[in-house]
Amino acid sequence: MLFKNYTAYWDRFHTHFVWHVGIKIICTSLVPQSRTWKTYLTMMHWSMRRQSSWVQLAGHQGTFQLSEGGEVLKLYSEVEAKCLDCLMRDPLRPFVPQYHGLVTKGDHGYIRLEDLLSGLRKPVIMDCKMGVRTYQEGELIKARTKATLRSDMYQKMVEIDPSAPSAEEHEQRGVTKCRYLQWRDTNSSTSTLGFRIEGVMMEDGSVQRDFRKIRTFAQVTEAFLFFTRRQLEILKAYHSRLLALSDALKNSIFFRTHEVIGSSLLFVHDHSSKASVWMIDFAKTTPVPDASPLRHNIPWAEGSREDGYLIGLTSLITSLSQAEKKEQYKSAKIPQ
Ligand SMILES: O=P(O)(O)O[C@H]1[C@H](O)[C@@H](OP(=O)(O)O)[C@H](OP(=O)(O)O)[C@@H](OP(=O)(O)O)[C@H]1O
Ligand SMILES: Nc1ncnc2c1ncn2[C@@H]1O[C@H](COP(=O)(O)OP(=O)(O)O)[C@@H](O)[C@H]1O
Repeated sequence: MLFKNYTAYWDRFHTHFVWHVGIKIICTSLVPQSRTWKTYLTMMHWSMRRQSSWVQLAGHQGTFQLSEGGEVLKLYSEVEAKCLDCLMRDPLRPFVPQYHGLVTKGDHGYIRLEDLLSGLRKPVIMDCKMGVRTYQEGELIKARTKATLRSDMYQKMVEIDPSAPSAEEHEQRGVTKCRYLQWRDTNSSTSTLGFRIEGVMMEDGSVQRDFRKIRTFAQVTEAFLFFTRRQLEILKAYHSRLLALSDALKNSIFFRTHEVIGSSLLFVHDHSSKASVWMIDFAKTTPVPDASPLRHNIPWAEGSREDGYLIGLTSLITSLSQAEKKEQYKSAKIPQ
């Protein structure tokens, strides 16, 4: 790696070091035998050559194209396009990237979305996947009736925990998608806190995607403190944005009438302390009958279609306010 001068090198080294050691402490303090440090180093992405604002923290590779004029193009999905259409006429509109309709490029159709990173310098981003489950009820039924075995998902599972697949799954060298997604949910904070951190990118472009060991409020609070570099302004801005989102959700017909699965909240800030949170990814968000609106704040039981979105939002708000308090006490030097 070539650095133009020593200061730039030190800057990058310092930022990476503080962030990396922080995450290691969070992960290993609660799980002493954790292999997270090693995995983390492997997954770290030193994107030193990143030219544009575009970064994809989660999701499918090849789904997005960066378009000009502050827009990104996402591969067309009818389900997602329908949701975005509704959302543009809903109280949730200010919390969703603006949707500019469809476009065809070559053989593919795309949805045109506002680029949420446009205009930000060295953005810091966190993707939190919301809800107590990341599979649709239909996937569960499919797994039971017409099980398709996925060897790629079996491989991903074995790489993380060789003892996770059952004897039968080892023999078949495959697991159903639903089984894999359920395993991911129970091995993260999804099932318990109603969300999980999917990825974080710091201002130097380093990306961390392995947050499996983050399961408790205390760990999430620490993650927020690292992600924001303990800047009270930013913690407060995120907190009030989530409270505003919570209000908008209460008034949203879209939210009442949709099962929101696999959708994320994208936290974004930059050095100027501008901070915002956006709802993204509606590819697995589907309508429920008008007569049975969802509550989103109760545990899921099969058939209920409840997604636990508000359980996740409440967890995030609680963790953020704990992080704020910690920082306030620290700056006032009040013993906790
Ligand atoms: O994150 P890892 O553990 O790699 O697993 C991924 C995510 O769960 C994806 O969900 P998301 O897009 O919400 O990130 C899911 O796509 P779906 O959205 O289709 O469920 C992928 O399924 P496949 O695309 O079938 O591989 C699955 O392999
Ligand atoms: N409108 C947007 N502006 C900027 N970045 C985005 C936008 N939408 C998505 N991203 C980035 O792409 C990632 C994946 O997006 P997502 O919609 O979840 O894709 P997928 O449907 O493939 O899972 C997010 O984590 C985020 O980093």
